[in-house]
Amino acid sequence: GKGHSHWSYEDLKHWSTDYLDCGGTKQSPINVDTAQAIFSPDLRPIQISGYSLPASEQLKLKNNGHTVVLELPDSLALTGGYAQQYRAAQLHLHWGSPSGPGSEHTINGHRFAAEIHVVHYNTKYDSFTEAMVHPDGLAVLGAFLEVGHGENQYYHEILKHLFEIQEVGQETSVPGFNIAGLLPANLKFYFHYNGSLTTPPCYQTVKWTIFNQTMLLSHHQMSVLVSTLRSPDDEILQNNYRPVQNLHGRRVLASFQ
Ligand SMILES: NS(=O)(=O)c1c(F)c(F)c(SCCc2ccc(C(=O)O)cc2)c(F)c1NC1CCCCCCC1
Ligand SMILES: [Zn+2]
Repeated sequence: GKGHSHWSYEDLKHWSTDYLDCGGTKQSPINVDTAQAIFSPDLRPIQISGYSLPASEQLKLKNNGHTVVLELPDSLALTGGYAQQYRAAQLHLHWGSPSGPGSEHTINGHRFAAEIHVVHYNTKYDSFTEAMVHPDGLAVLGAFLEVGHGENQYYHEILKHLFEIQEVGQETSVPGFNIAGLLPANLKFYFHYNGSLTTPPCYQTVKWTIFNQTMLLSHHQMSVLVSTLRSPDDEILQNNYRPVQNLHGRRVLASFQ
């Protein structure tokens, strides 16, 4: 395609003219209406392995103009909660601005301050690019970020490098740490539904897991997140979230009551 960089969160209308799937009926993000979610006791706890990386492992952190991406080695595996095995590709964040929240998914119409996505691909496919065009190709773990009291030491491992990649295209190196610390301690309680990438090309190939437990960052950490990176038009990169999309009859499952 034309590459990712010419679209923006301002002109959302053009997404579906330039990228057919963006106008599909299984799009993400969505609002989760908890009263309509179906309790599914067969949904097992999400299990992850290999998420604790030694400091000797250097990870690439990049400002790609739309978010901050931390590239992950495929030694990180999603081993429970999904019928097939998935391996990590990257993680990135969505956020708002000093004047408003910026999570992509909402719960009962509530938008959280920010949201992390850990993107995985199904290991039955040879590569990420092959996996991302198949309906069971991708699995994204999502968690909401909110402002709490203390500093979050795991998010500090990423946030402390943002000033090094303020400009679009800049990248830096981050020593390995326990990536699991970026996700809730309790991986048992989550919502699950079939959706899409929330960015062009919007492929409808994502099995989404949205955790019920939120992550807490300090007020200063959240302000660093929403005020450091720049976008392609050299403005501050803010509100990098897609509006919620219609369910078109899709069911949202819940692993808890
Ligand atoms: N929520 S999400 O998972 O759909 C998502 C977004 F919402 C995103 F906004 C993004 S960033 C926008 C896409 C992009 C742009 C530039 C580059 C680059 O220069 O390397 C790479 C990607 C972004 F990277 C992702 N995740 C990507 C989807 C884009 C295509 C496949 C790459 C891995 C997953
Ligand atoms: Zn995302």
